[in-house]
Amino acid sequence: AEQAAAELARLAEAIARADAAYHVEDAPEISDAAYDALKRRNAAIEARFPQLKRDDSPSEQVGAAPAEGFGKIRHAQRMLSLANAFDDTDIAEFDARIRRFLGLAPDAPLPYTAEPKIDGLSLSVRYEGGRMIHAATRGDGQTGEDVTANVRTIAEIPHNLQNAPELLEVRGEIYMSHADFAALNAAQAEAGGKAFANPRNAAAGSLRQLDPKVTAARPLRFFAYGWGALSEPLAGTQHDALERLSGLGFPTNPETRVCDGPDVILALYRDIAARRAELGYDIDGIVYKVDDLALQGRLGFRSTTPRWAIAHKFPAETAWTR
Ligand SMILES: Cc1ccc2cc(C(N)=O)cc(O)c2n1
Repeated sequence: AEQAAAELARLAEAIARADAAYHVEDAPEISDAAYDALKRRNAAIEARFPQLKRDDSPSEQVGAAPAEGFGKIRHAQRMLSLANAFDDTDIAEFDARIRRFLGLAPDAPLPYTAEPKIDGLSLSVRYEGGRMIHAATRGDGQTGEDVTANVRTIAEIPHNLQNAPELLEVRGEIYMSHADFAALNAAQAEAGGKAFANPRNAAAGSLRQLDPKVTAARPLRFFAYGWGALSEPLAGTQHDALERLSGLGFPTNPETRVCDGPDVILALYRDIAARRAELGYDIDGIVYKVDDLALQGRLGFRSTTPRWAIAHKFPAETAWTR
């Protein structure tokens, strides 16, 4: 058990260092696969020795503390990460767990909304009376960095909304397309600047600038995938809510589909995996969410992830360093 405690200490330190490099310097030190392996090892030891779980256990952390220099914004509702699934069995178990929790028969209808998991950085934008109030990164899930001035320079994110709920927090992913990433790195090389390792780092490094004029010169894009605080429901289902966000002027991912059951889900997963290189932007999996929002409400959240959602990851790509 003392070896287990020592390994948990080493893992906590390695994961915290990797988080800091990834979330604070936007220049990660280890690959996605290595990072996922550390997290899985940590979870396995905690499962075997629950009494050894550390107060600073990486399984309870989301993201990293906001960086210095930015104002801080406390999210009205925590921005959570997603539990990961790696193979078909994980998906079958995800579906079965939800049916058990809801007391649904194995063959009862239970549609999911599926969408590509964009490999960017999450953002929350608050609107009151249809006007943008502030925008914040996820940070540690509870407190994010105030990037409002930077987000005002992103063309795809509207400043004002028509027919919006009185209070609306839109959540989505900031990303950079492959074409824009290549052009940016070419310009960086031209100007003797440093090249970005991959589109995610380029997007994060461009958004998390203390000078909004730098962000304004960078080709950032946005896909809305959800919401935080609301003064009224957007719709009765995840899919209709995304349609509503699209109608309000937010880009939503065109690959989004409602899937009636695990076999449809897996067919979509394989279809998008086959087209991954042609999408024009980096994705690292498919996100599935229980489509019915009343059921999402009943399922609720675990400490850091929703019970009603999971990310089905692709094998880590070797094309970019992380
Ligand atoms: C609830 C939640 C949390 C993080 C997410 C992240 C993504 C993403 N990276 O595309 C998509 C989603 O639908 C998400 N949904």
